[in-house]
Amino acid sequence: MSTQYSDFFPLVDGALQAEGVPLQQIAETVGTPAYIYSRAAIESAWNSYAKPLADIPHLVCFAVKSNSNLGVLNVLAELGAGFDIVSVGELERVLAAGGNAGKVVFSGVGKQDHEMRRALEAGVFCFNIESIPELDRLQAIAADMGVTARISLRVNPNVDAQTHPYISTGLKDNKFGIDIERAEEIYQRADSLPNIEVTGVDCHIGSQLTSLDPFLDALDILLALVDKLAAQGIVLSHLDLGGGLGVTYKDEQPPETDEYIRAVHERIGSRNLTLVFEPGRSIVANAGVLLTRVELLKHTEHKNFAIIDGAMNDLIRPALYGSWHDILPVVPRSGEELAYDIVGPVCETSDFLGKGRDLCLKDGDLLAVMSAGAYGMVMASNFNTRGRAAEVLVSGQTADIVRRRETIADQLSLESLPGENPCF
Ligand SMILES: Cc1ncc(COP(=O)(O)O)c(C=O)c1O
Ligand SMILES: N[C@@H](CCCC[NH3+])C(=O)O
Repeated sequence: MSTQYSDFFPLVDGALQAEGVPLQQIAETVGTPAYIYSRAAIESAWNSYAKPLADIPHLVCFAVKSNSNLGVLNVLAELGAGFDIVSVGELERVLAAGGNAGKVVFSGVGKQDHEMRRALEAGVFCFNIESIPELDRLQAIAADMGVTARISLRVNPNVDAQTHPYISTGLKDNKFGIDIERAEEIYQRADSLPNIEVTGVDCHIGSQLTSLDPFLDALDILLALVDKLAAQGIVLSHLDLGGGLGVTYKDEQPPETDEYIRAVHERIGSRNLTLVFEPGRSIVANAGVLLTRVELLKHTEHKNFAIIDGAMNDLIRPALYGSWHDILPVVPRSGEELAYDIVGPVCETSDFLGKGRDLCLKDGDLLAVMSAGAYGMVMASNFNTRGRAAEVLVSGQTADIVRRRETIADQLSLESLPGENPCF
């Protein structure tokens, strides 16, 4: 058995399964492309946080942006998860999935008035504030509603996360967070506002980190700030290190979650701080695959193409970041392998999910694009008027459609001809 297969996506009797369900069977009933998630994989990744944190005051808030499917959120809500949101839409998803608003942190640089109102109404755990205008806006809204808003400041510690530049967020030049040099002054301002309760400090330096050092460098900077503020009478009760822990897509060796948590806990020492984390990718990336079918094989003088029914509109990571995803045949064939570019039908040269993959293929074969559970479906679009894929959650021997395939009628239903719907 290849090492690319996992406990959650095993090869059984020569065919790839999600837990106990053959992917072929799902393709026959639901069609392709489809995202398939494993409940057990989500639970296992969740436990990798929950177990080492069991005896430490903590809150783990799953980053909804990484996978916002209601079925997935429901699995996490049932495990007692908190949630990290960046929009009111994500908040409504969390509530619809059975999540607890009291365990929600509201992140993001551009929260709108109506979003702040709704979050206050729902009673979120705290707002991660990223600028002075945002702080003032929240004060005004909370005052208008006659409530108090709990906040932490998302500071930008100016630490290099050593990851892809597009997903690095903790450097001075990034739009995120409050400059560490200005943090004290802004805490004092926040502390003086009547409808603001300062409760924590927060940072998120980037995503897909494969080393502990940047996390610990950022933590040291946050802890120095926590101590300084305490000396001034501003005593924080939680410290939120954001998300960012990387996963293995190909050959990366990110730290184990418990190693990360142990290192963080050690540095916190005797400080009385609830530890908050906002993991996304490390909970769901390896809990999902994109199931797709080879439409046809095209051989040119220079290249072999496998043209599939999935495309960059379904999974944009390879086109956007040059990301690697393993691509496995659902029923591996024996025979001569050729190096294939795995491409979709979209009219863009960047429409590929993998390049130069050694595979033995025939028209109609099913392929599983692995590690697609995070930043997959959430970043899907209707480019080329392609309907977005179905999503299926597998739990042991059962499979539930947790999002039906989008139809052309779904897409057209939002639009109208000139004259049919005048603005005024
Ligand atoms: C504020 C914030 N928290 C959490 C996350 C989740 O990060 P990851 O999926 O890398 O764990 C992100 C995305 O990078 C983020 O921007
Ligand atoms: N979309 C990115 C991660 C972005 C993280 C957002 N805070 C990815 O697919 O890797």
